Amino acid sequence: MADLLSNWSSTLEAVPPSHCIPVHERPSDPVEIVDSIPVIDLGKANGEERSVVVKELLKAFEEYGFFQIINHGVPVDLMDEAMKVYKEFFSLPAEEKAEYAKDAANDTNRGAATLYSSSAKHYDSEEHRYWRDVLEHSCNLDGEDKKTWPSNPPRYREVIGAYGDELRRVSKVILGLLSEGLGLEAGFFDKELGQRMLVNHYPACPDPSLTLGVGGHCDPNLITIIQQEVYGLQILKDDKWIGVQPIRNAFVVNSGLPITVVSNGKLTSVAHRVVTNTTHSRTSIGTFICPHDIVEPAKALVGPENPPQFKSFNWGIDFMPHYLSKKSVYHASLEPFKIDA
Ligand SMILES: O=C(O)CCC(=O)C(=O)O
Ligand SMILES: [Fe+2]
Repeated sequence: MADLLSNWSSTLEAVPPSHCIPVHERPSDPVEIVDSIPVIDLGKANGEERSVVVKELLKAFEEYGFFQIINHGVPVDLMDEAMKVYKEFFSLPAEEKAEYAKDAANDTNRGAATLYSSSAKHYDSEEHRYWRDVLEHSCNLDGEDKKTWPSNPPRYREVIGAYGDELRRVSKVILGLLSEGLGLEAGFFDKELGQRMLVNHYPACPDPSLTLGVGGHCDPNLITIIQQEVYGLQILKDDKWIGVQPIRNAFVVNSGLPITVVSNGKLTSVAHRVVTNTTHSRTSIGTFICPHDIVEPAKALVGPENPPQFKSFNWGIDFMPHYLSKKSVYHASLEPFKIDA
């Protein structure tokens, strides 16, 4: 069973060797914290300015692969309540959390709630661990999976159920705007998509220069929607790490690797990482929107002038095992699916 960081890190005065990451990966250079990643006002998406929003969103996907959304319609009370629920969850006694802390590497039930400490799942090597605990579970439309979700805090299923419904709606708005921007047929992304909660908890760390909350990576899913309140997220822009300043009540949205395939190379997926700090723990609530089966370049974007750059593949069967074994190397997970020009 994973030895969850949140169970023991508060008593530490130094970072244990198991959590000191290799020197080349350490966040040593000073990083500029910017408020310049694009901010998209989703409130305008249903009015006269929709075409402006479509353009802004496409540009944000093209230039950054990351942006923040405001006026998204998710009630602030619900956002605050979800954040409270997760903070309470991670501060539960170890015995309570142990129920969900399965051996994730051997967990065949991908949908069920799983709690693990960072390297247990996504890294081949146990040489070092990142400074985070993760709670992950599916969040299906039919609600069938709810019975596997945590039942403590007692309002978990009610609050996160409502949160998941809201975030599904927001994801549809974003993907609708994106498909318009790319010139895809109406309803391109409307087929049923997978939705997962992936919640990271990064305890305060005695020496952030030796650790990362999570190392540089691109996401494996279509889009990710993150709720954050404490700074820590950095993105790799033009070969430089820049910090994303949280905006109160906004969500951060980023594109994952399959977007590059669907857009036939037009849109990128941007590498990002999380740094820790000495004074505050950080909890980020991630909603991961995932393809169900086949990922391939959209037919509307392929033609004699634009040959397909990627083969069609099954996301869960072909891509994910490859991604999980190669996670730390950014875009390399797409290599086997590229068609050579
Ligand atoms: O904590 C964050 O802000 C980002 C986490 C992340 O990149 C991930 O879980 O894939
Ligand atoms: Fe990520």
